[in-house]
Amino acid sequence: MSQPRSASTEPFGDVSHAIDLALFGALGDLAQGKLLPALYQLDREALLAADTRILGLSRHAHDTASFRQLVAEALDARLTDDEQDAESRTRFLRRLDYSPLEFTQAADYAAVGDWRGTATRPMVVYLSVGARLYGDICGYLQQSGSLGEHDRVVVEKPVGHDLASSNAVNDAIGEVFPEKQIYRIDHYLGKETVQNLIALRFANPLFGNQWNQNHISHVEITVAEKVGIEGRWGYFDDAGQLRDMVQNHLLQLLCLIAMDPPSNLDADAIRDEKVKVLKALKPLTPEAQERDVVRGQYIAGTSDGQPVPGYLEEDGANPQSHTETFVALKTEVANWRWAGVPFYLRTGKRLPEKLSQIVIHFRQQPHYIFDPDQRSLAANKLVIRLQPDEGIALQVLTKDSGLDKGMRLRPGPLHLDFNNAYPKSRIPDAYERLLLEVMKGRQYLFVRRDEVEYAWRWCEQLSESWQARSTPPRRYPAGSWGPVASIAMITQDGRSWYEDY
Ligand SMILES: NC(=O)C1=CN([C@@H]2O[C@H](COP(=O)(O)OP(=O)(O)OC[C@H]3O[C@@H](n4cnc5c(N)ncnc54)[C@H](OP(=O)(O)O)[C@@H]3O)[C@@H](O)[C@H]2O)C=CC1
Ligand SMILES: O=C1O[C@H](COP(=O)(O)O)[C@@H](O)[C@H](O)[C@H]1O
Repeated sequence: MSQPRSASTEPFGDVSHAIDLALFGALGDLAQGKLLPALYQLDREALLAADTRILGLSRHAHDTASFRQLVAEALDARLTDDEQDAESRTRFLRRLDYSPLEFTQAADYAAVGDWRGTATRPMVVYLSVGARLYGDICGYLQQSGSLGEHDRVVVEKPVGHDLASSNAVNDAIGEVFPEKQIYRIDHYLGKETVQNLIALRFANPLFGNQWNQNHISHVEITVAEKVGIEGRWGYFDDAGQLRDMVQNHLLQLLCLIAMDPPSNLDADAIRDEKVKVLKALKPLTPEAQERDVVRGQYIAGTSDGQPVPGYLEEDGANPQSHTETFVALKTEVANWRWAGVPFYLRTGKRLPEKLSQIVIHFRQQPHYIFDPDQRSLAANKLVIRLQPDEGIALQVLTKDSGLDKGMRLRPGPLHLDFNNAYPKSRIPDAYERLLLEVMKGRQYLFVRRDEVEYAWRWCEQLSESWQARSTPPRRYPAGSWGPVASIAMITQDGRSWYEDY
């Protein structure tokens, strides 16, 4: 590391200490749609120190006034009336500055140093740009002498396109920042119910004691998206649903469900356990891929009753593309706790609704004494709803009421709906929590380098064989639950996707 800024050696304090936040890619989709609104919310909740400043950086010719105007419009478009607060809005917009900067031009980086001036406060560098730029930005920031020894960098997913490129990107960031100062975002880890998985599993003996292959028959993880690719053809066609969603979000959810109890809540204690899960994922042999993996691509269909184009007809599309917009697969965590328990994962774009949910299917009792016709009902399910309508429901069996019903069983939920149970508390967006955790310096909701690498290693078994075989993905109409083969994949095991949406 070259000499850090002598004027910027103050460590981070708590959230009452002012920081500088340099936002690379400040005019992009993520920054305008999520990051700046999240920062506004933190300001409104009095979680930004009075002197904290934010510098927007991008190659476009704006100045601070026009940038503030753009952000004001982005806030208007995204916040509900209840969330708009004139005083907070004015205060937040005043924190913003803008500097045009071409990220690949070393000379431009003087602008960051000029902005920082003689400030001694630490800086968060947020890279809301494609991963191919991470190395350049970190390197040029360092060369320009704009970094202090405590500064932190936040990087977006996906880190790289495969294991080799991810290693190259991580090496380049690692040349400048030590691992303890690198915050790799997986925004699913910031979602309220995802964090509740940790509380649910490790604070409730009822579940903690049952959480293994003796009591659980199988697990489903569904992350369904109603949207298509939203004008992101260039990015998405190169990535596909495997790299965009499975390599990160779905595998992170799987890790949180499958990991052993960490010895404490420290970042490394949790991340050590997640890595063990990733290492224990069963290899996807060619036979397993044939039987247990389905990839699909949407064709024209409907969404909310309106016609929508197929993937190959989206703006900018290459009509020959074999990129998948849907993946369903079965895997297993080959260890003592989970041997023989299938984990069924599915995710896709242009499905009928936006829904992220995990269903834990418990085993039936060893001896059954009720109506033989109802035998298939007799197992508990724990449904963990991540979005929308965050909540947890435990499906239990009770006696059907009525004089003439005998001992008929009736399934029903013991339901915790977060919005109804805690009506006064707004559920914060994932990015609000993650940005706050960066400022507090807590890394447990961020992904360590080895997690990224093991996840790539496992996913590459699929991406490499798809590329080698060049067979097209299965088609599914927009507005359906994916290719019929994804239903057959689970029914071949005598099971079905949980459908009580
Ligand atoms: N958008 C989303 O919902 C999500 C995005 N991500 C990740 O977040 C990151 C940002 O994504 P997103 O906001 O969609 O991307 P965008 O392309 O919308 O935003 C990137 C911004 O950076 C600018 N930029 C790109 N290259 C340069 C350069 N060389 N010099 C100066 N400015 C440059 C772009 O300008 P220009 O427009 O001229 O190219 C654009 O304004 C990516 O890593 C993505 O994978 C992760 C999860 C969700
Ligand atoms: O990371 C990504 O996530 C979004 C889905 O996020 P959600 O919070 O709306 O569930 C996905 O649309 C996007 O393609 C992907 O890059």
